[in-house]
Amino acid sequence: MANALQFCATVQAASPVFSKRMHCQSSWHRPSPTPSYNCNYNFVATSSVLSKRSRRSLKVSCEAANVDLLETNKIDNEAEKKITCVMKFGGSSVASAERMREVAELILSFPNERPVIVLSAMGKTTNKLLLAGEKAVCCGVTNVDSIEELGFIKELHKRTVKELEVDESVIAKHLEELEQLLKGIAMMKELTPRTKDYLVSFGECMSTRIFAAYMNKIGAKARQYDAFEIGFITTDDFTNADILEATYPAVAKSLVGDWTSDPAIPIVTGYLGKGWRSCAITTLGRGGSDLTATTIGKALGLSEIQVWKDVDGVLTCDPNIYPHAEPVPYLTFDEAAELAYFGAQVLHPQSMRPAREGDIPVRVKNSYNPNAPGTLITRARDMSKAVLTSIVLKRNVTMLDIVSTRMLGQFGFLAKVFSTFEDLGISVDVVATSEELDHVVEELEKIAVVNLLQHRSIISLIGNVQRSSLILEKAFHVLRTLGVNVQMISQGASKVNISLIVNDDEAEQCVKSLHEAFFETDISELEWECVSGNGSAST
Ligand SMILES: Nc1ncnc2c1ncn2[C@@H]1O[C@H](COP(=O)(O)OP(=O)(O)O)[C@@H](O)[C@H]1O
Ligand SMILES: N[C@@H](CC(=O)OP(=O)(O)O)C(=O)O
Repeated sequence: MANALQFCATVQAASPVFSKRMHCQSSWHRPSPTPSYNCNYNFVATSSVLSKRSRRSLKVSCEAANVDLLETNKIDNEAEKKITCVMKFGGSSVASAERMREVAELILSFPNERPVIVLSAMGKTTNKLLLAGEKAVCCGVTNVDSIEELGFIKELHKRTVKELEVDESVIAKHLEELEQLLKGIAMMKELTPRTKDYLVSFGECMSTRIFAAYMNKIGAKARQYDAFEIGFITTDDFTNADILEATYPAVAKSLVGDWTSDPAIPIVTGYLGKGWRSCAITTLGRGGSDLTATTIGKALGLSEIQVWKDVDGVLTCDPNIYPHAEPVPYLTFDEAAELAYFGAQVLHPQSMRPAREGDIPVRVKNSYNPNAPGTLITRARDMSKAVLTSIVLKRNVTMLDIVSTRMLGQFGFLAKVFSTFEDLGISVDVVATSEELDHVVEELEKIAVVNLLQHRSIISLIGNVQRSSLILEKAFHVLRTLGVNVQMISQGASKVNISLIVNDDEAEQCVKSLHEAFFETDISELEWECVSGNGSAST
């Protein structure tokens, strides 16, 4: 349908006017006149009906009737306007009724955006649900209702519903089912990954229902969606499922189809999907709502993906390790992906993939401080001045030192090493449990001398590896000053990351000192030190 044009007809005192205000989008329409005086009357016609000719004749009639005709503004047909962006709000952004109110206000403060909203579970609900599940395994059916975490979750959600003044019925069924599920777990004395995913899904299912009800209550038409019902199709890897390609067209069809027939702000559960074989609820790994948002961004071909956090964007390091961390204004998808993969909690490790594939900018913003510029993540950025972007620490990593006993040739040796990891389902660079590692060592000892070095940390230096000599020179100078011995160094294939392995107990101090050296020192000073031999080269 064509856009509607609004005309404001101000009727002079002597003329009878129409007191009623009406919107008619299909035809030029006048309501039956209700005589009164000195009133304004607004009426609307579609531009297709109101052609140039009819506009001219309307003008003439208005003049004859002593009526001022003013074209005031356009009222676009909502269904015709496309969804513009996706906004994801994490657990901390929707942790309470007050936070939900602020988020609603924030969404509505962008009148030109028509967003899809993705929400995580409220606050720490996911952790509490998992703890409740673990307690249910051994507490006995009759004790389920006294599990502390269940009480907490019930209280939090009921209080939120009450404070937002929405109907408790929006979550009543879910709270009842949650208790039933915990009783089932208690009965079976078992919590499988599949059940875990079903269990944690209650968090997002409830937060989105409450928020959608609240939006509707304040007059912003919204519609709640469970991701597993609208085409989020995943592998059946419970607790860490992967999004399958079929998701994109299915999600687009669902969301755009509903929007076109009856526009309402979609409020979608983050983190959840449906296993393609099992048809059971799956989750995308902790922090997976970021991935839900970028998947929607790509599926709908949106112009921007926004992820709203509780920090001023991606920071130069984890603020919990070093409070002087500063926001990074620009990042490339590669940098952000590497940062997330190496453990920066701020983004889900897989979340950059759909954004990069769809070439959709991702903006990381602070829902507590919306005016802060945040971080803009795009395909490319000006790297001419970039040295280091961010420092990421991954603790409690095990290092395997493998020396060939030369029973196999070099190729055969490496093939055997990697097939051992594959057979045991262990990804290199990811923390593995010691039990898994026992098997690895057992297998590898058939062909090598193996040393298992535990309690290590990976410090990843994300930045411009075109300047790796400068980065390394400075980093080694800092570490040497601290008396820290680097046990391994590797440069990521993506060329944005240099990783150093140090002992766990030295790692935090290393991050602080590296941060001071790279981010609290002028870049020209860094270069000068290297050129003049004032840095590690001279020490
Ligand atoms: N480099 C980093 N930049 C920003 N935040 C980081 C970084 N490393 C770790 N964090 C932590 O990540 C948190 C934000 O991620 P997360 O808890 O997943 O947010 P949300 O639940 O809002 O999605 C921050 O509060 C911060 O403590
Ligand atoms: N609620 C899930 C998914 C998620 O993305 O959460 P958050 O956005 O709060 O990190 C979790 O805690 O893992």
